[in-house]
Amino acid sequence: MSQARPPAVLTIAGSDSGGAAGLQADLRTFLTCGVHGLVAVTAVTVQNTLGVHDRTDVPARIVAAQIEAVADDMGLQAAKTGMLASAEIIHAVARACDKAGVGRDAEVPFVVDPVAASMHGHPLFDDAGLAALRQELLPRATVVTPNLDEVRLLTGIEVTDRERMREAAVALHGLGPRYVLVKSGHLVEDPECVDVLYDGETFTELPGPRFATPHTHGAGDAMASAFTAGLARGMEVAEAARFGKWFVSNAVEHSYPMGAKVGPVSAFWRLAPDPFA
Ligand SMILES: Nc1ncnc2c1ncn2[C@@H]1O[C@H](COP(=O)(O)OP(=O)(O)OP(=O)(O)O)[C@@H](O)[C@H]1O
Ligand SMILES: Cc1ncc(COP(=O)(O)O)c(N)n1
Repeated sequence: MSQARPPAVLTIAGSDSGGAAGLQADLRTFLTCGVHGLVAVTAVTVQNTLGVHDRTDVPARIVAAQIEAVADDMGLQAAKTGMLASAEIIHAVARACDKAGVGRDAEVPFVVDPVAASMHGHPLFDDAGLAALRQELLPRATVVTPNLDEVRLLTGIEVTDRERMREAAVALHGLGPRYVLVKSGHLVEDPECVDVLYDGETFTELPGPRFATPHTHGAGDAMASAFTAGLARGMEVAEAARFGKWFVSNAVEHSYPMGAKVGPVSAFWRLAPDPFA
């Protein structure tokens, strides 16, 4: 029997009944990246490939208790957030992360994926949630990983090209995270898909092809989870970002149709042998 202990990584996220995004995507990514996944569930969504049809939020004190229970018992090598649902939950997460030593100035790296809406456009928190995210979580983040809609909500900047991505990264860095990773999936006129990492001084481009598939549900979660797994495995931030980009590029390339509309990105490609190859 193996005595080796994999790194433990916590996702603080909502459940997607469709299995494409949310904590389901995070745990699947963690498994294939060789880390043990822990979960603090924030909300249960009634979701399929057509959209988010209903949801219920988990009481904030139960979200915090989940974080404290696993951090105290198992110890964390990294943590990430996904859907946080409300200002009250964000407040509880910020306090619990401080207690657990998770954050930009603490021992455990903290990846904040500022999930504001599902890819179908359904909001996953309200204006109070956005303000709490800006005030309480961005200053605690080792890395924040917005898509272009989240960039607009957080900074007011409408990104139309790579130059504006850099401008947005600088504005986001001013809100307090150590690093900013601006994701390029929504820049659909660009023939490539080049994400940008910024540390306050230097821009690092994360290049990759743009695959012509409509099935990208869960791409953002897969990117942020693989990035977080890389940090937990001891990679430097830029190396972990490149690992995350490599993981999600493959996941999008191997995405598949499922249901009536937008299918999920794949983690199967990382299993050897791929059961569906
Ligand atoms: N068509 C594509 N081909 C290759 N990579 C892509 C494609 N679309 C997105 N990506 C990559 O997937 C990651 C997520 O990008 P995106 O900007 O779409 O974030 P998101 O909106 O949070 O994701 P989603 O809503 O699809 O889960 C990024 O690393 C991006 O480069
Ligand atoms: C529970 C949950 N968390 C996150 C997302 C965002 O993912 P996407 O942008 O792919 O819809 C989602 N749709 N549902």
